[in-house]
Amino acid sequence: MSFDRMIEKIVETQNPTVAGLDPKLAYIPSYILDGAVAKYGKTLEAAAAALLEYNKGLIDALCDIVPAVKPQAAYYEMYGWQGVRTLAETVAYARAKGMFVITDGKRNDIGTTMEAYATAHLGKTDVFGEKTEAFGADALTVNGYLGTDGIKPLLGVCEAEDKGIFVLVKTSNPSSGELQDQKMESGKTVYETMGEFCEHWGETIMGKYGYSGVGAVVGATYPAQLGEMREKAPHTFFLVPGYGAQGGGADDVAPAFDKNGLGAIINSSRGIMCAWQKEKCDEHDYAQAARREAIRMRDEICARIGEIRANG
Ligand SMILES: O=C(O)c1cc(=O)[nH]c(=O)n1[C@@H]1O[C@H](COP(=O)(O)O)[C@@H](O)[C@H]1O
Repeated sequence: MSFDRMIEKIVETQNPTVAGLDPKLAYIPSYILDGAVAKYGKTLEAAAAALLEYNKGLIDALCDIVPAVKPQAAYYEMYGWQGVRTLAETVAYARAKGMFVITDGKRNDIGTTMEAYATAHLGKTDVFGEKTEAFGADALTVNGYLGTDGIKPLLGVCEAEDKGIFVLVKTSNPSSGELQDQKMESGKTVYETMGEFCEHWGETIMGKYGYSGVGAVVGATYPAQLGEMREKAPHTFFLVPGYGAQGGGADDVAPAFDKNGLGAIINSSRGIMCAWQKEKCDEHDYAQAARREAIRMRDEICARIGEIRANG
C-alpha cells in the first residue's frame, strides 16, 4: 500500500536508481535481431522476441545492483499485441529476479476507466470468478490532471495489493512549464498544486518510512523545482526522470533526496540501455556495459548524497 517495499530494496542495494526499459530495435545488438528474424521473419513477432531477449539480458546483468526497472509501455505497444506480450513477460521476469517494477503508462481517465487501468496493471482481474494478475507491476505512472475521481480507484488497489502510483507533477520535458508553471488564483503553480494533491491522496496509504503510496514524477531537468517540491511534499516519494540522456546529472538530482538520503529514485533509460553503443564495445557485451553505466550512475549519485548528508 506504500513504497515501503521499494524503499527496502533501495536500502538493500544501496542504490536509489531505476533502469528504464524503453527498448528500440536500434538499441539491440545485431546477433539478437538476426536470431529473431531467422526464427520469425521480418514480423512483429520477431521484434517482440528481440525486445524480450534484450531485456532479459539487461535484467540479468542489473538485478543484483539496481533495485527497480521502469518499462515504458509505448515502446512495447509499438510492436502490437506481440510487443504488449513482451511487456507482460518483461514485468514478470524482472519481478521473478526480485526487482521492483514501475510500469510507465501515464494512464489517466475517468474513475470507472481508471479502475480498469488499476486492475490491469496493479491489481487482479476477475476472470470467470478467478482472480488473476494481468500485468502485475508494483507501481504505475499516472496523470492526475483529471482530478480526484481519476485517482481514487487506484488508491483502493494500492492499499489492497501493496502497490504504488507515481503522479505526474513537474515533467522533465522542455515544454513542461507551459502549463505546469502557470500560477493559479491561489498564487501557487499548477505543479505545486498537483504536489499538494499527491500529499492529500497519499494520506490513507502511508508507509512506515514516512512516505505514502502516492509518489510524484518530478524531472531532473528542473533541479530548483525538485528542491522546492521536496520541502513542500515531504510524504511524497519522487520518481525522477531526465538523468543522463536528457542532460540531468548528480548535482541536478541531489535536491530530490531528504536528509536521510531517501525520498527519490532516479531513472535512466537510454543512458543504461545504450551504454554499449556509447562505449563502442563488442555488442555481445551490451548487458555488462549497462551494468558498468548503472554502477557509475549509482556511485556518482551516492557520492553526492553522502556530501549533502555530511554537510547537514
Ligand atoms: O514518467 C516518466 O517516467 C517520465 C516523466 C517525465 O517527465 N519525463 C520522462 O522522461 N519520463 C520517462 O522517463 C524515461 C526517460 O528516458 P531517458 O531520457 O532515455 O533516460 C522515458 O521512459 C520517459 O517516458
